[in-house]
Amino acid sequence: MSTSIRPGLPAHLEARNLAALIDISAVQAFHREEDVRELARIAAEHGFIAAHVLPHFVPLLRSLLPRGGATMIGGPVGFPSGGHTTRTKAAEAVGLVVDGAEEVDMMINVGRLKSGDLAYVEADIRAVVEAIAPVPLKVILELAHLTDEEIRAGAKIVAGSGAAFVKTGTGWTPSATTPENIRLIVDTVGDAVEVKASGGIRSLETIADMVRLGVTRFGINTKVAVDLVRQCAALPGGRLEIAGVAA
Ligand SMILES: O=C[C@H](O)COP(=O)(O)O
Repeated sequence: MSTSIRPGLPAHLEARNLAALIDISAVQAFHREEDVRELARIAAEHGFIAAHVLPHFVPLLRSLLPRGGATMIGGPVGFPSGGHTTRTKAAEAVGLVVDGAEEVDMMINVGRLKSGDLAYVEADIRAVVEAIAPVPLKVILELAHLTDEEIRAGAKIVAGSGAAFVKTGTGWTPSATTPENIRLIVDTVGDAVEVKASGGIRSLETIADMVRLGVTRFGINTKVAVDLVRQCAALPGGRLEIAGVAA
């Protein structure tokens, strides 16, 4: 890692601060109603910034987590392939907002990005941005499918699209997002959009490295997120050191 330390970094994160950076999720095909109820209970207990479920469970989650509480609710669009038509993605996004979602995470069209059809990719994203404005949109690149050049191209499009975040993964691929991936994305987007790291994030060390690099939001499944918050609370002084260590 470089020796640079970003300005404005927190000196450290305590458990509640860490939870305030994490979208916890139950977004796998096998997640059941009881998993959504557990997600809502855990979100309220630990103060996670957001809780995400698949679209059909958003109404249930909305009924469990009142609007205006510490935890926002969110759902995915065009998930997990990104290959849905733009018309379908825009309609799905509007439906999520109508059902109570306060954030939407859409999948980029991976096939069009890999085909070099960047105009399509941008129009696809802009249509969803406009369909749900002012609700913030995150755009998932799904790094496991992309070369470094495609990651740069996708991140650049997201940065200019009106989306609020570029997001790294769905959690549906075996590979994990790494600090090296984050450095590539941050070097591409600068401060134009926020960065949400998600997909296979499993340690406090990785989280600390990514915060140092500029990540302001994480997506982590419920079980792992709770475990990481508890690990943070068990550290000396209940603190995960951030700014004192170079990225
Ligand atoms: O945001 C995407 C998923 O929540 C990441 O899930 P995961 O922690 O199981 O990889």
